[in-house]
Amino acid sequence: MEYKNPLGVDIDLETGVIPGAKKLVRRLSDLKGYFVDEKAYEELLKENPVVYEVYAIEQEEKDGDLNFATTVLYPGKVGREFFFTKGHYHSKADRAEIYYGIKGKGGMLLQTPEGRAEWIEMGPGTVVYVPPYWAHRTVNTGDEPFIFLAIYPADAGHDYGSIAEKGFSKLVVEENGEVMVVDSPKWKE
Ligand SMILES: O=P(O)(O)OC[C@H]1O[C@](O)(CO)[C@@H](O)[C@@H]1O
Ligand SMILES: [Fe+2]
Repeated sequence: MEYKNPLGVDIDLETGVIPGAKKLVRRLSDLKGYFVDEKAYEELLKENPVVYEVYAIEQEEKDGDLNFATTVLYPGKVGREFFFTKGHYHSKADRAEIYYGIKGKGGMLLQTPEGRAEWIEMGPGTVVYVPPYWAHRTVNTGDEPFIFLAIYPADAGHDYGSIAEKGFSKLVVEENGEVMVVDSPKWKE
């Protein structure tokens, strides 16, 4: 039997950086078609800000193993919509996931394939259980980076297709200074 080596790392709780992790950067240009207000998107694209960064420690895609990653989701809006992660189902759709809030303010939008959506607010210390089959997207509703940890099966994979096409049935927007979860005009069954 070949055993893998255990690993301990300290997440920098101020910046979200995991030493030795693989870093992924997603700019606004990587999120084309994701925001409802296309005019506001094109306008902000001139600056093309970083929307989020991911620091991931990933294993081979094998049944039984675990990956973990922090995400640093920056504050901002496209029109009324707060900055968010792309969001995805798992390629192995029955794989669950755990999120843990580290810093800042935000939440998670979850959705079944039929379009039943749930919104869960998150702050430092919030644990969110993502059940099998639910798509999940995090949203920064604050004015500082929203940082969280995700722990997920190594063989879960990412299925971005249907969210890239139709989005979620709900949008998280600012209305009169309040965070509101409203129906998405883009959603079709
Ligand atoms: O993969 P997305 O939807 O861009 O969101 C990024 C976050 O979600 C994860 O894919 C885990 O669900 C992590 O890699 C990261 O924390
Ligand atoms: Fe996931």
